[in-house]
Order: sequence, then structure tokens, then C-alpha cells
Amino acid sequence: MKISAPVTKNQTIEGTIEDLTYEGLGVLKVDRYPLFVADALPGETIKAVVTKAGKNFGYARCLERETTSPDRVEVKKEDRRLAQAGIAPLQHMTYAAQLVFKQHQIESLLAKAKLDIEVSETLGMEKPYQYRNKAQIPVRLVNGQLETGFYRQHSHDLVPLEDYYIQDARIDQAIIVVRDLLREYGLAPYNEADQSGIIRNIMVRQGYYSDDMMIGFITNSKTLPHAQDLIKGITAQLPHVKSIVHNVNNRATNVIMGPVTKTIYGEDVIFDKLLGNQFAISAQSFYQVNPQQTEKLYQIAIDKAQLSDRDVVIDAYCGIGTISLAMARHAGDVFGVEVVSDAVADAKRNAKLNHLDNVEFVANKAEYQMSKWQEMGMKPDVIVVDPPRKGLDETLIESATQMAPKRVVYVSCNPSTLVRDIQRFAERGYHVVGPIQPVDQFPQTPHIESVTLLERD
Ligand SMILES: C[S@@+](CC[C@H](N)C(=O)[O-])C[C@H]1O[C@@H](n2cnc3c(N)ncnc32)[C@H](O)[C@@H]1O
Repeated sequence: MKISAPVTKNQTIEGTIEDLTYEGLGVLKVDRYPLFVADALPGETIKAVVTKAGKNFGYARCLERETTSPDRVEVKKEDRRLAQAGIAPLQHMTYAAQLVFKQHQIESLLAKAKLDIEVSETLGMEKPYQYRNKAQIPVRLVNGQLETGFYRQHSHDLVPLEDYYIQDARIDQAIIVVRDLLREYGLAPYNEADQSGIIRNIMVRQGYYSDDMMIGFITNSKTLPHAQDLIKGITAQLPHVKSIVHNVNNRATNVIMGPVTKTIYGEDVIFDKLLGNQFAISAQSFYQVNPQQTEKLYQIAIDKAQLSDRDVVIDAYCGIGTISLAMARHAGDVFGVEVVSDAVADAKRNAKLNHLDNVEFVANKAEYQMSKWQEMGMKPDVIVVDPPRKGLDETLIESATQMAPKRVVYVSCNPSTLVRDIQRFAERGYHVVGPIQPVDQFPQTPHIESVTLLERD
């Protein structure tokens, strides 16, 4: 039997938003068929036009709001570009409602999996904007002029921007300085259509406690024309820049940086602090983007780990060792594993920088290393995992539980893989203790970070 959508493209409909998707889109149902609507909140009655009608779901654009949710923040016309660019897709919700939305997202995934686990209120920020310490901004030609900005969502059309709202204001200022220098020296922006031009992206990293800034040029060409002029211009206008790097990426890919980064001014790294430890951060290493909330996140992970000074800890997916070093102050020995070798080099350097000699770092896939450690007979007391969005490899869960740690602390940036992995741990004798604690690392966006404690049954 052919199933068809109960609506057609361009049809106008009226209804009340029932829910929000994990991306923060309003859900408007026609019979049981869901239409997803941007900038629409639960309880709001709207008139909308169908923009896409697929087999199982569709999309609609709000034409008129007949009632307004108390959770709504009116967004100024000039700021709507931030939502279009996917920078702040939740900007139309009060911050309090954003925090509740994140808590509910985890609760509803747990309920779907029939898991009776409590979720605490999301720990939010006092000032939930200008928090990001890193930007990778595309450079393109728009109306005959070199522009910096963000892509309109689901497209490669550049929306020129100067105020990115969620970035450290010093980063916004640096992007303008660099953009103007690129214009002055006539460097051609990259053109994706025929892969011509020079400058693909500008990368900026800013310390939170330190004033250090790193600027990176990601180019399509092997060389960076006018490198000395650019360095001179940047350092004259932005004296806190400690490092300028050049990265070549001449492949037709959405991955921003190529494999090799060369330092063309100053140091290879910038320095910043987290929970009192100093960190050297290189261009290619992962470093949490919201330093204020990261300190809260790590402190919760440390508290949940309940370390004693003889405990052996594994920190899987350790990046530049930020969690490892924070734990090393409370534990016997800490072993970190991370796949990016530059990050491991940074982690080793960071252990020395902080005079911590009870930490060891290995460059390997966490799933391989965990099975190696298990075969070697290692018996950790605590395992911390902080994987990327795809969550844990099942073989890692197998080796980790075989090693029988007392506790597993799971730092997650994706509640759906977290819930899947909690079930996999449960099959191997580990259960969640206490509530899951969401921490808002990404205000104004639907991203959800949380910390979960699992213990052996
Ligand atoms: C969410 S980050 C966490 C990093 C670190 N714990 C922190 O808080 O800064 C995930 C890290 O996992 C690394 N990674 C991704 N896949 C991996 C794998 N299969 N094995 C080990 N590390 C991996 C990434 O390079 C990244 O550094």
C-alpha cells in the first residue's frame, strides 16, 4: 500500500506546536504526521507553509504566530542571521527554557529505552553568550568582496557576520582585523565550485585565563602569499597574538584543516588554564570550547570518580590530557589514551608543565588500547570516558568491564549514544548511580553535555 503524506508542498496549515526535536525544531502534527518548524515553541499556535513533504515527516515555515509561548525571546531582525547560520538555533528561547529543554531531551531518551534514571537540572552559565574560545571561519567572495562569516544552514552560501554572539568578543575583533588585512593585500578567497583561490578559513583560538591568542590561515595553496605583511599587520593590531600558523588543505572536503600545520610566527602552542593546571594547546588538538563550563564539568567528573590517592585511573579519549591531569592530583596513577598524536604530544608536555609524574599517555585508538591494557592484566579503579558524538565502541565497553573497575565516569556530548552505551554497560554488570548531570557547554545551541556515574553491580 502506498503511504502518502497528509500535506503537500506549499500547502498552508494551522496548528499548535506539541514538542521540540533534539535539534530544537517545533513539532506540528497533522493527524500523526510530524512537520518540523524552525523558530516555533511548544504551545504556540501558528500558521505555516509546508516546504517539504517527505514520506514519514516534513518541514514547514512559520508564516504567522497566533499565540506566543512564555519561553520565547523576541529576536531582533539583525540577529536572525545567527539562527540562519546555525550559530544560535535556540536564541528564540529564554535561557531557562533552554536548560529545561536539555534536561528533558535526556529524560525522554531514557524513557524511550525504559530506563528509570533521574536527570538533574542542567547546570547553566550566568552569561550564556560570548563563551566560545575557538572559531574556524570560512572566507568567501560575496558580491565581489572578500567576506568572513558563516554558512547559511544546510548550504554553502556565506552569510557575512562581524558579531558572532557566542564567541569570545576578542575572537570577533581578530576576525575583522584579519579579514581587512586579506582585503588590503588582495588575497583571493577560496571558491568551492572550481577549487580556485587561496584562503579557505581563518582559525582563531583564545585563552580564557591567559590573554594568549593563536591565529591560523587555512589555505588552498601550498604557500601563503604576503605572509610577512599579514604577520606584521596582525601583531601590530593584536599584540596578544602569541602564535600564527599556516595549514594547507587543498582537498575538496568539508574537513576544515589539512594534516600539516606550520608555525609562521611565535610559538606552536598557546597556553591556558583549567582547574589550576596549565595547558599548552596546539592548532590541531581538541580543547573544550567553553572553558568556564568545562571547569564545572570536570569538577563533577572528579566528584563522581570519588578518587583516593592510590587509585589507578584510565582516561579514555583524553585529548591533551585535561581530565587526566585534573584527576592526577587526586589519584595514584593515571593512564590516558587518545588517537590524535599531536594531542598526545601536548598531553605529555602538559604533564611536565604541571610537574605531574603520575600520568602516562598513549597514542592509540581507545578501543584498541583498552583491550591491550585488559590483556596486560591492568586493574583500574576508575575509568573515565569522554568520547566523540558517536559514543563508545562496543569492544571498548567489553574490555573496560572485563577489567572490573569500581566506577566508570561517562562524560558525554550526545545523549542518544550515552543511553545506548548505558544499556551496553548494564548487560555487562554496571548500573547508573545517582542522577545524570547535564552541564550546558553550548548555550544557544541544542548540544547537550552530561556526566554519568556507573558502578559495578
Ligand atoms: C570529546 S573529546 C574529549 C577530549 C578531552 N577529554 C577533553 O575534555 O578535552 C574526544 C576526543 O577523542 C578523540 N578520539 C576520537 N576517536 C577516538 C578513538 N577511537 N580513540 C581515541 N581517541 C579518540 C578525539 O581526538 C578527541 O580528542
